[in-house]
Amino acid sequence: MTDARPPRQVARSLPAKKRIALIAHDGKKQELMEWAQRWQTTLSQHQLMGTGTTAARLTKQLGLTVEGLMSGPLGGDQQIGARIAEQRLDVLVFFWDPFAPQPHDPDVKALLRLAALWNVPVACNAASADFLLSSPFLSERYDMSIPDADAWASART
Ligand SMILES: O=C(CO)COP(=O)(O)O
Repeated sequence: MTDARPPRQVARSLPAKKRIALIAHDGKKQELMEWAQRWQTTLSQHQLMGTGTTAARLTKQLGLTVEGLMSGPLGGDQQIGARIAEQRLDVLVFFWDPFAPQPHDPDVKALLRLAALWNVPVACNAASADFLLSSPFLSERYDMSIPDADAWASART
């Protein structure tokens, strides 16, 4: 079995105004709404996006401006994953439901894999999301390391 990994890391800076994705499975949507209401003022200072239904509910119930992508089962998780791979997302808040299998579980796994790979801060429940949103790094530039995609490609060509 091969265990190929990117040979090097490069620097990436997250901007002070973060691009934050908000996602919740149906069984966790109410919990996300309550959490987002508590953090509404903080969230409104950043750029928000979400999967279709989650984004629409955040906008309707809380009045937050949230870019709505496709609904999760229709490809929304993959769209958020693409934003991560393109370095166009800085923080992921994803209340995934540990009790409900999803028709698009492979997409969910793929999204979480990309977040781990690209060193994106992830919160999977209210407590971890509290820690993320209360971090001083949320409102300032944050320097971190990500895999060097060019080194990866040239090592394989
Ligand atoms: O299924 C989801 C994430 O996997 C969420 O999708 P919705 O926000 O469209 O319900």
